[in-house]
Amino acid sequence: MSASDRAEPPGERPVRTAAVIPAAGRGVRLGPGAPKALRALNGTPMLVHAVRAMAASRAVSLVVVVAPSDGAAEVRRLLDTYPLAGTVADKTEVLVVPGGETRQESVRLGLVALPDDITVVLVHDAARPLVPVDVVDTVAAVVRGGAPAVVPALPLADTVKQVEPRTGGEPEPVVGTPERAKLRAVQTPQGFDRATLVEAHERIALEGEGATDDAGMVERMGRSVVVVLGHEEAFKVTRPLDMVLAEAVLARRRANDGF
Ligand SMILES: Nc1ccn([C@@H]2O[C@H](COP(=O)(O)OP(=O)(O)OP(=O)(O)O)[C@@H](O)[C@H]2O)c(=O)n1
Ligand SMILES: C[C@](O)(CO)[C@H](O)COP(=O)(O)O
Repeated sequence: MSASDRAEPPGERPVRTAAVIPAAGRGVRLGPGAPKALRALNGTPMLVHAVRAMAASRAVSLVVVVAPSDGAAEVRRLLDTYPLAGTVADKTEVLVVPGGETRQESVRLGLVALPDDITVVLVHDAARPLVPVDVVDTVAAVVRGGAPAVVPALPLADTVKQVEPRTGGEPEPVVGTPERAKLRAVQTPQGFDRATLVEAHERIALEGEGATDDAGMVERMGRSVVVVLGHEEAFKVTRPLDMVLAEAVLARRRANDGF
């Protein structure tokens, strides 16, 4: 057990936290090139930034990277090349496993690789490389405090319309305007009691229904999910402009604190 792990009453299982990083996506919306997680931000692959972000948290003692299915060996070599920068990173072990066809399947394969003593799991997109450590710590702490599922999220800046989707640029009829004050834009890492997340993946896979985030599966089981405050810098690199924003955030960090 690492020094960061919570002291438990005698006879109770210690809490040990792992981060699963799904990194097996192609990055189609980013445009042609290497798989998204391997593209460089400020000269360092996006995935390395994401692993460092998880390893920077005292709570995280294991990171499982879910690599493109044909690229696990390359990802292993890459991670061995880049040291885990950060004061507490040397307590963190990093495993690499091959991913699947969908994000959901990649996360499931990451869960399968977890050792038995892991009790808390954070699931974090490689595509959110700049999440501040405070967000990681908060999510982990709220799960460790007893919440089965915790999601970082932000209030919306835009008004949202529900539409009847049309293809080919046709105007889309609006069917409603949800009350913005009650909406949140969801980020990662999402944190879970391990047993809850594993059960959610097993049940949703059996039902054959996809989900765009892990907490959504837990919600469908009728379990409690809570939101904590996310961070602007935990945005997802999805389209080309997001790369520009990520480089700008890194430049500002360098200027501010020599990161
Ligand atoms: N089969 C997949 C698909 C996605 N992901 C991961 O899930 C995260 C969120 O997915 P997204 O940002 O949508 O990435 P891509 O699927 O790569 O993007 P796109 O849809 O543009 O191809 C990313 O870290 C991505 O690598 C994954 O591990 N396995
Ligand atoms: C998990 C997620 O990042 C939460 O916002 C998001 O749902 C992933 O969606 P994507 O379409 O796979 O990028």
